[in-house]
Amino acid sequence: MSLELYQRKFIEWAIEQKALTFGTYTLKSGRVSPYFYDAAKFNKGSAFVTVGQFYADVLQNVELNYEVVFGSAYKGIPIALSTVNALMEKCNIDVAYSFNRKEKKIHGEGGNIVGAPLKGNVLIVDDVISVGTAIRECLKIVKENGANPVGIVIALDRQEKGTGEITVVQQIEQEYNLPVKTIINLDNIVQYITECGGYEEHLIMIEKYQNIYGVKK
Ligand SMILES: O=P(O)(O)OC[C@H]1O[C@H](OP(=O)(O)OP(=O)(O)O)[C@H](O)[C@@H]1O
Repeated sequence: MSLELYQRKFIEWAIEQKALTFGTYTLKSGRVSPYFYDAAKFNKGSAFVTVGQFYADVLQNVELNYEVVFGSAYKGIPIALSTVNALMEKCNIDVAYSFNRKEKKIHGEGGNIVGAPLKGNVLIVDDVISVGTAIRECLKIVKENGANPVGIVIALDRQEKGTGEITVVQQIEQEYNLPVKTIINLDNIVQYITECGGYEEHLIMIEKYQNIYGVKK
């Protein structure tokens, strides 16, 4: 499948911002990955505004009804803020945002949710799904608060294998009966760097990684 223009633009931009890098990285799961996506690199005004526009573009092409955009602590937080900002700027859609604290606050307003109350239909945003721990935790938080998750948008699907012969993202879609929309996936990155040339060693390492942690094609 060919790369859509917005996917090409996103990959180019993420590489330029050093959010998408190639090398040797140990992930939270303990897996040693030949590439890494770090949304924390979108750490200035222009990048903050731009990242949300990519999420809003994805949302413009799906039919989802939600009143709150929920970001998972920590890196999902600026993504949620940037996404609601872009929805307002680009589409004149005014939705609330909310995010969790990793540690519950027992003084002042208390609790572990900051921003709009988690109720009604909620869209979850995060940067990446690898083995799915963070997104499952997010779904648990949303449900425990009595809200209804209606979909998930992430920037990158690493296409890692779930418990069967499907990816973690596909497994989450099935288990929770929810759409998971992504800006790009690993196949898109491979296609882009193959076309660019100069990434031959990284492509070999990515193929090895996919043979271990990806699904059979
Ligand atoms: O699918 P997973 O294996 O859970 O990996 C992906 C998650 O891991 C990272 O966050 P992390 O949990 O490191 O927290 P942070 O946002 O505070 O950095 C990343 O931002 C995702 O949320």
